[in-house]
Amino acid sequence: MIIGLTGGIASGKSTVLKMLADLGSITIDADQISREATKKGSQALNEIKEVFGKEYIDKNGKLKREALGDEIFNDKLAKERLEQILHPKIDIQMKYLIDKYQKEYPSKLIVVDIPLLYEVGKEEQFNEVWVVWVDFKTQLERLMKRNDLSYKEAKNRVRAQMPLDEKRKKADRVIDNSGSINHTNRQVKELFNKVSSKE
Ligand SMILES: CC(C)(COP(=O)(O)OP(=O)(O)OC[C@H]1O[C@@H](n2cnc3c(N)ncnc32)[C@H](O)[C@@H]1O)[C@@H](O)C(=O)NCCC(=O)NCCS
Ligand SMILES: Nc1ncnc2c1ncn2[C@@H]1O[C@H](COP(=O)(O)OP(=O)(O)OP(=O)(O)O)[C@@H](O)[C@H]1O
Repeated sequence: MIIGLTGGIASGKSTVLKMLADLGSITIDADQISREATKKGSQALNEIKEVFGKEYIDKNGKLKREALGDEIFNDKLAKERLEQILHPKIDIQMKYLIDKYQKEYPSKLIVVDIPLLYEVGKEEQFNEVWVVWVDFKTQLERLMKRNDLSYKEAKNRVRAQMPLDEKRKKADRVIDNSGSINHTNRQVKELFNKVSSKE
């Protein structure tokens, strides 16, 4: 069974993905794939340099992620340009890993963390979609704290995505991560046991 795990920025997807890995699921992380695709010397990094300029590459040849984030979360066209470069590459690697893990671990639950699952219309690729939901205020607070952002910067990032309440309505299952880590852990265990017993 393949689960698509999604949510909003800083809603707790990575936290939940780690819990599911600890329970024995096989996990795939689209942000991680994206980071690998843009590593030093990669084709994607060259394309980013051509489109956005060399000021986004540091003196060691690495992508300046924070600077590029500031650019794309404040400019819709820039965000689309970056996605045109990266999404096809992320897609290929994600499909490759899903296929590989399905063959290697046919009886395991495979969970794919994709932040933009609904924005890019990928729900058909999964047996179920789980949304990690958090209330707007908590989301902003956690994002400001984690990324050291101002209220305005954090709000811009949240607004660059489909509203979490909309994603919650579309979801097959919802994990409420507004409370404590323990509260989330209990929900994740319950869901994991439920879907594992169905297989
Ligand atoms: C802009 C970049 C360089 C910022 O890097 P940074 O290390 O600060 O953030 P990271 O990659 O860990 O992403 C953090 C979160 O930002 C949000 N986010 C990232 N890209 C996007 C996007 N294109 N649109 C909306 N939200 C996004 C997601 O919730 C993601 O989980 C990076 O996010 C990126 O290359 N984005 C484009 C690729 C993409 O669309 N990734 C989304 C997953 S497929
Ligand atoms: N239940 C919780 N209570 C307190 N803090 C939390 C909780 N869940 C997550 N966090 C914290 O909130 C921040 C965002 O969580 P996490 O990184 O898991 O979100 P994410 O959805 O993967 O983010 P992104 O979309 O940016 O990759 C992190 O700093 C994390 O430690």
